[in-house]
Amino acid sequence: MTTAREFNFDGLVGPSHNYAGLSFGNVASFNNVKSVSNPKQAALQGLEKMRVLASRSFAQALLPPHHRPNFRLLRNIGFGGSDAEVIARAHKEAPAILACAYSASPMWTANACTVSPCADTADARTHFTVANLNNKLHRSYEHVQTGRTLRAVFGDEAHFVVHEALPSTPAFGDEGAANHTRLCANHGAPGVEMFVYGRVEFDPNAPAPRRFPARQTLEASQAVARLHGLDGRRTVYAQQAPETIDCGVFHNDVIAVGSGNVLFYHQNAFLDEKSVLDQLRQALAATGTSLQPVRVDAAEVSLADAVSSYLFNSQLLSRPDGKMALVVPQECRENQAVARYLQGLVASGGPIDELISFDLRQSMRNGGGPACLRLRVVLTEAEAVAMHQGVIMTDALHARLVAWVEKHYRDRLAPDDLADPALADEIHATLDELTTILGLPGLYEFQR
Ligand SMILES: N=C(N)NCCC[C@H](NC(=O)CCC(=O)O)C(=O)O
Repeated sequence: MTTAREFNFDGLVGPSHNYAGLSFGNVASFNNVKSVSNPKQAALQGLEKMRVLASRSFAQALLPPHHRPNFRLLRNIGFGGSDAEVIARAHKEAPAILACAYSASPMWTANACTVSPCADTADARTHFTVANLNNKLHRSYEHVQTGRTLRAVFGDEAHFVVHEALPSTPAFGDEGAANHTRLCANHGAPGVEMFVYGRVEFDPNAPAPRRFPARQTLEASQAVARLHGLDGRRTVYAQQAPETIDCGVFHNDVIAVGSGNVLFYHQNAFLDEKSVLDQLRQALAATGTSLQPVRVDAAEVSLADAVSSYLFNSQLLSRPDGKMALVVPQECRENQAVARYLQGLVASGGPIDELISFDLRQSMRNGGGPACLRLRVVLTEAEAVAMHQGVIMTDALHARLVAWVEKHYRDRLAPDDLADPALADEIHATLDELTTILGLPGLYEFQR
């Protein structure tokens, strides 16, 4: 059996991080609309998480931010002239769309793509399908730069395949790894891939949420599994409980997280909990391991507390000693019910015996916790060598990036600041320098 490690690729927060209330169905994004953000602090909080986890010998890398504002979007909808004129007109006539063009949402790399490691795929290469994110305007263009970035980092076609995003239409709503969980005996062994969806386009009788949108469809999940050449015996489709979506659980990673053979989830996560567990058990048995469910009852942690603390938007990291650490946002320590639950969890003698918490408040205020900020990519040793090395987190890279953030990022961004043409110029220069730091020349369209 091949040995493999799980790399976490965190999204480096971009210089235009702001609160524009763009994500209907994401409670935090809506509640913080038009508040003042601090992009510098946001980026430093994210870098600190990367530094600490790398220092603990967890394999850590990053994906760079996207260029903002997204002039392609603004020009596509009729704003013309010089860049400064485009911004001025958009600000006057469609400020909400200018905010979309400025969103730093690519920081949540759990939504960048879905990844199937080589142990699971028919051609024994690692497959990526870029997510179309078509449910929200501000995220619907991300696939263009995400595809380019993934090809720059995982360009070696002997090992990697990067698929284009699925057709950008509601039938194929795809939000990437946030709705995908891989369970296995160990990272290098063949695994079970679970796809969680919120609605079915071509079954009018299938249950669906009423209040908030379901962003992921079954049809999209099936298409990704097909593209990746997954084995049907080790692929599970599970429907998210529609009521949880209506309570603000806009991605499955807000209510469940799995790693190794452990599935940590809330009682209300799935439409049919028993069937999901049965399918996982059966599929995992064929890989020589058994499922370890860690179920959180609503009586212990209510759905509302789970959503506000982001308990399940945590990272489950396997340590060499076989136990797991749970990486949670600081909000979990501040919520009494959740803090009490977590104390019991680590003392229970179960698979999770350590908590690591981070202050990620800037991202959390837009509905992005530790798990949203990272994309998991399981890589064999050969693959880890074949990928671009400049994005791997080291002390030296961390120090360079902190200095770069300190030099370029603003510590305050209010909604009207997006109209300032100097902001666009700043971001241009900032990202140009970043590509030198990361050794990724020509990463952005403006550099070609
Ligand atoms: N759960 C995962 N994996 N990702 C969280 C993504 C948060 C993101 N928020 C935003 O896009 C808010 C942007 C704003 O309102 O300015 C979203 O809703 O898509």
